[in-house]
Amino acid sequence: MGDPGLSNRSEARSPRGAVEAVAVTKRYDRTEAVKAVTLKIPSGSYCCLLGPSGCGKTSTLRMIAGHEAVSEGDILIDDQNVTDLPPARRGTAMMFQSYALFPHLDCLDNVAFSLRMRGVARAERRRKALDLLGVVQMTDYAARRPSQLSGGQQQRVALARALTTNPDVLLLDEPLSALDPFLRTRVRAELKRLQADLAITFVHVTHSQEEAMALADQVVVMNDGRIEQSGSAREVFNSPRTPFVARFIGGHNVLAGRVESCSGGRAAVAGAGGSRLLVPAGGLAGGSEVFLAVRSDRIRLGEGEGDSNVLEGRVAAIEYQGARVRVTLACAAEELLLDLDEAVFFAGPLAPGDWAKACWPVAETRLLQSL
Ligand SMILES: Nc1ncnc2c1ncn2[C@@H]1O[C@H](COP(=O)(O)OP(=O)(O)OP(=O)(O)O)[C@@H](O)[C@H]1O
Repeated sequence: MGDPGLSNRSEARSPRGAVEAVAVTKRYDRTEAVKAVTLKIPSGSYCCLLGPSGCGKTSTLRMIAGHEAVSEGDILIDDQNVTDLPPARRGTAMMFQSYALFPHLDCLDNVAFSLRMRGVARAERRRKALDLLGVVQMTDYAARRPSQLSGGQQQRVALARALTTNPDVLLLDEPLSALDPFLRTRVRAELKRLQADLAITFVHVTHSQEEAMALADQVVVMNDGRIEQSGSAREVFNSPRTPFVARFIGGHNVLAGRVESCSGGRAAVAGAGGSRLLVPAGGLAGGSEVFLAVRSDRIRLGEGEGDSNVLEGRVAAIEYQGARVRVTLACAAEELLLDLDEAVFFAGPLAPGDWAKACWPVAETRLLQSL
């Protein structure tokens, strides 16, 4: 892909677009939408703000952009405090969910529009707009209007337009939500490639854990205005810190229980239905309430050998998912999800109503923190 070639900002600075939020709070009247969030996003990285509706993702993004005032705290970009700067002076650009393209302008003029607003001469802005359409591989569509484009193509034009200011940080609010699932996967790969090619920071808001895991160098999981966990996709998936993160990221069972005893670096935990599970953990007080997590793809059918946890239950549901089969086992006090390799499942298939035992290594059991 080409270079946007726009040099209204200093090009000597490298790397570009490190974002930092320091104890940032956002209040709307009585709603505290963002609660003292502190976050560092390295320059040139792809960051996804992930969380359920209303958790404060968009408010955080808009405060970074300068479209929303910060109630408390500071926003820094490349170590410069931009908290009180207007959006146009932060080196950021924002791409909206609806793309907000002008229906009466063709692609070229849509991209050139903000250059016109900034007084760039006609020939120059057409050249730059064409450059940017090249970056998103839309040169052939320059003369078409938005209504003559597919959703994915409109999205690319909106991207080109967001890049006209040569931003250090591109802020994307649910950029894929208007696309059908097939196109979403394709366009998401294009976004990732574009980010790597431009070597600027992308901050992308999504409520899809799949999208965040596919794209992000850094996944920031938000819940109720706070960051519950921030790390690489693999870290967050393999080592969820809290029950919320384990449930939201998917692919985990979260089991509640009470510590019976704790010695030799492991604790015995009693579940409400009489189950007894072991977890590698030290220093837990007897009687304390804890949450455990186990990945659904680490559970097998059967008694287990050696150092295993075992739960028994009745098969409540079976879902064929292609490479895997998801079995829901209704145990005494909890439901357990098992993601079984499809060949393994069909070697001895179960039916709803069957009794089955499920087991997993003690070492695969994680102690979660309660916030
Ligand atoms: N302009 C506003 N005035 C009052 N309350 C607001 C305003 N904008 C957002 N809120 C509230 O702040 C909280 C966080 O909203 P925000 O849009 O940041 O969440 P979100 O995680 O992006 O949600 P979604 O995924 O639904 O967009 C919500 O409770 C919301 O109702």
